[in-house]
Amino acid sequence: MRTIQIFDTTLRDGEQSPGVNLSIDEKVEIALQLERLGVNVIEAGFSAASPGDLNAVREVAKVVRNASVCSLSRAVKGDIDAAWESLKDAENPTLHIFIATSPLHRQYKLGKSKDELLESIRGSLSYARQFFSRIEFSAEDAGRTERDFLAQVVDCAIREGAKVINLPDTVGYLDPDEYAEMFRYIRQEVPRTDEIILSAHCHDDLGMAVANSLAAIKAGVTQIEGTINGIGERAGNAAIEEVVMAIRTREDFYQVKTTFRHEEIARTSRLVSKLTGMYVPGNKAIVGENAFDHESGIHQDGVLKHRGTYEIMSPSSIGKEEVPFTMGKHSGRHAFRVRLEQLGYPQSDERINVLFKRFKELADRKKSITDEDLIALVEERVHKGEELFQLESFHLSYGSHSVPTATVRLRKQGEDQIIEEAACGNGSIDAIFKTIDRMVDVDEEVELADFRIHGVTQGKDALGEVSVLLKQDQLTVIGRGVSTDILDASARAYVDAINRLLRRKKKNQQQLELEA
Ligand SMILES: CC(=O)SCCNC(=O)CCNC(=O)[C@H](O)C(C)(C)COP(=O)(O)OP(=O)(O)OC[C@H]1O[C@@H](n2cnc3c(N)ncnc32)[C@H](O)[C@@H]1OP(=O)(O)O
Ligand SMILES: CC(C)C(=O)C(=O)O
Ligand SMILES: [Mg+2]
Repeated sequence: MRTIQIFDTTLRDGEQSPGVNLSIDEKVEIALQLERLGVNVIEAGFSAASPGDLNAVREVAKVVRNASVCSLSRAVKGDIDAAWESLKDAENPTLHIFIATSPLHRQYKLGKSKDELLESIRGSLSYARQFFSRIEFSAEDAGRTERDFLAQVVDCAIREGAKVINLPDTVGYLDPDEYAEMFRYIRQEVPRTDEIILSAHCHDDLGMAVANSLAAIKAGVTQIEGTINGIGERAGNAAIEEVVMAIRTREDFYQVKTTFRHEEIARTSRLVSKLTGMYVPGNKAIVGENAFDHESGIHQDGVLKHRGTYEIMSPSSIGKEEVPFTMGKHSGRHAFRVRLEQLGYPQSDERINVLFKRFKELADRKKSITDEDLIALVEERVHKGEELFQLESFHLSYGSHSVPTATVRLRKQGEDQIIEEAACGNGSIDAIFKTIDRMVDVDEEVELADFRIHGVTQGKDALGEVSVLLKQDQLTVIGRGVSTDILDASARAYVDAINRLLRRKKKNQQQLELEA
């Protein structure tokens, strides 16, 4: 099986992402993690770009032992000198010389004819050979270069001693079939391509960087270039973790391997994201927060029965901890029951049905349901006994110059009809409570002795819990209500307290009758 070399350019092409600027220490930290990840080449920077970049390449080369450290360089002496300055003490350095070969770049950017360009390649490579034994040559914008001229360029670079030939799709323009075809053509037309490493370097302008890299592997390349999290110029480079996991997961299809330590992927991704400030979207393949999560009930049920139903890789294969499913409005009973069990709240079938209904109501109002939400949901019910009244709905009307008025609908236990009442109050909550007082039969006036609100969970759509303390004669009861809406939580808490009060009164009455 062919082994594919991984050339990581997070610290060079990745750093070319607009707004990203890594300090020397940050580059060293990332380079050490890339070494742990098992990449074969670390392109640490472009030494001629600035004294800081030159120093960064030098510092990376000092500490990295198990990968070749590389600097980019234009096909000019000054850049090669700067690269040598930064890499002369490195154990196994790589010089990466590039020059653009496509008609557009030749004419407008470089102002060079084909012959002048070939002369630049010859001149720069022969100069660089005095210093470096390992040289990679890249034909920038190879993808838009005339195929026959590209063959001439590659032939020239091989003759001049390049050990690696890289043919980038610099502007992410090619389709996978075209890119693969380009490599097949070069392998067929240029002598000695089997003696060098043929490399692919793809950009994601049309979202095809990874597909193009994989197509290049099918066409016989032995090195893939890319960045962690796919960061880089414009839409970025091929995401190395995606290429490597595709090869691993579909080894049957690609028939190649790498020396990558997959279980370091998650940690590397987090480090690069943190130090570059480039946020990884939740749905990003392999390293996105949702990449191994399932929210919908049918998927959760499938995964609980057999992971393979909806997972083609395991989180542990990239060094990611297994996290419980996200619970939300698409979740189903199976996952709900299992999550409650995991949280230490096993429930009977009957109870699951009651709780699940309430869970769906809550999920309709809240993006995702946290474990604290679930516990709050269960505990609210766990502490409850018989419910004489259930809150169906309420409506409020208020404004800066009007008296708040509440309309409340309650369902009374054992009765089909819903009762409805309205009342005014000093504020919205007072209006709701006064309306409920009118609807329930508590004989005498009830005193609201305490009212508290506190957040149960976090975030903008957090659950809030309201607790109310009611007093009547010698009786004191506490009612609780949990909701994403404080008025709703207040109404629920008040109804809960009233139910408790009525239960206590009933119990006391039964006790008196027994004693009599
Ligand atoms: C596809 C890629 O990712 S290529 C790498 C891109 N990365 C970078 O450019 C980051 C680092 N770059 C830099 O810091 C600066 O551009 C430097 C230091 C390299 C050069 O800066 P300056 O001397 O001010 O030149 P500037 O960047 O404005 O223009 C580039 C010059 O290099 C020439 N050039 C571009 N590529 C090459 C090449 N591969 N070989 C030789 N000359 C080249 C251009 O034609 C232009 O030359 P001109 O001044 O004669 O017109
Ligand atoms: C310098 C080269 C390899 C490059 O980054 C590109 O062509 O995209
Ligand atoms: Mg590039």
